[in-house]
Amino acid sequence: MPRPSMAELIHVDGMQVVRLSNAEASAEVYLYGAHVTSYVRRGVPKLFLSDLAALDGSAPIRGGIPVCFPQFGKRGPMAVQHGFARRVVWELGGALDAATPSVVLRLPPGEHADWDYRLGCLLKVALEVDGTLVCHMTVHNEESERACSFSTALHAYFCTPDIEKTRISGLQGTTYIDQLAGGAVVEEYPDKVEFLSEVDRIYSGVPSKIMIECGDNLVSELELETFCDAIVWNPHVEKSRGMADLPDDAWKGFVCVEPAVAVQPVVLGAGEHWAAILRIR
Ligand SMILES: O=P(O)(O)OC[C@H]1O[C@@H](O)[C@H](O)[C@@H](O)[C@@H]1O
Repeated sequence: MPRPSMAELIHVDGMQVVRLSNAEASAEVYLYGAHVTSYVRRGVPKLFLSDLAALDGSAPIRGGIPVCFPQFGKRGPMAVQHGFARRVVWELGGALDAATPSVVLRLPPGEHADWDYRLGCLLKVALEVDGTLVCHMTVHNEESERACSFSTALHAYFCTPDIEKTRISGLQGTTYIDQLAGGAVVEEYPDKVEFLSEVDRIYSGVPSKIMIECGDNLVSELELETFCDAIVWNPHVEKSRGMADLPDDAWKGFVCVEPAVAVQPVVLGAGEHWAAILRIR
């Protein structure tokens, strides 16, 4: 008998977590950060979560899919890296939908340093019938007169069996900003991105399909709508040593591929909406 579709709100060590599942897949979403911490399809865990991740709301969660909003990295007016959305508890934006199954989370209004715009943000997380994970992000400029700009990324950490055999395909012919070379702009010419040392790149003009492969196997596939950039990141040996919430050798087991709008910010006029979708399978 196939497992029935389900969406439920549970408490894990005092944190609110939504669990979604259907016959093909399951996912967990913390209300803290609207953060997908787990996605398993056909028995295969797709997202990396650090064994040292803070899961008590004291710091952004290392792994899963952090929501970087209203700023990716330092690309905006805020001093705080990746914006504030991954550091606040989001609200349920309606009843859980067990049939789909899905949950809608809403970024709560609040005061934040270096930010004085009213920008509404919703994240819908759903599982499709074939087990595909869908993250549907919408942003609404709630200002009555002012335009507002933002940058964003769904900072997904993908499990991979061996980073040294991992390749990202689909980016050939695009250009990237090399964050490790003072922002130099480089053309991507090999057909696959490799990880022989730290990689921290913002690719722009990316296609709608990006593949993560390990050896001859397809590990995960991303489908993007509206997101026109993608950050590819792996901290490798040295950077990992300096990260308190990541075991020293954990870098070998994940790669971040982060659908984004980061090179040019999105500018929304008063009252305007923006929407983007990431599908993972
Ligand atoms: O440690 P954080 O704030 O979660 O950021 C992790 C990484 O996130 C990536 O998106 C950035 O490109 C990297 O520069 C950064 O190191």
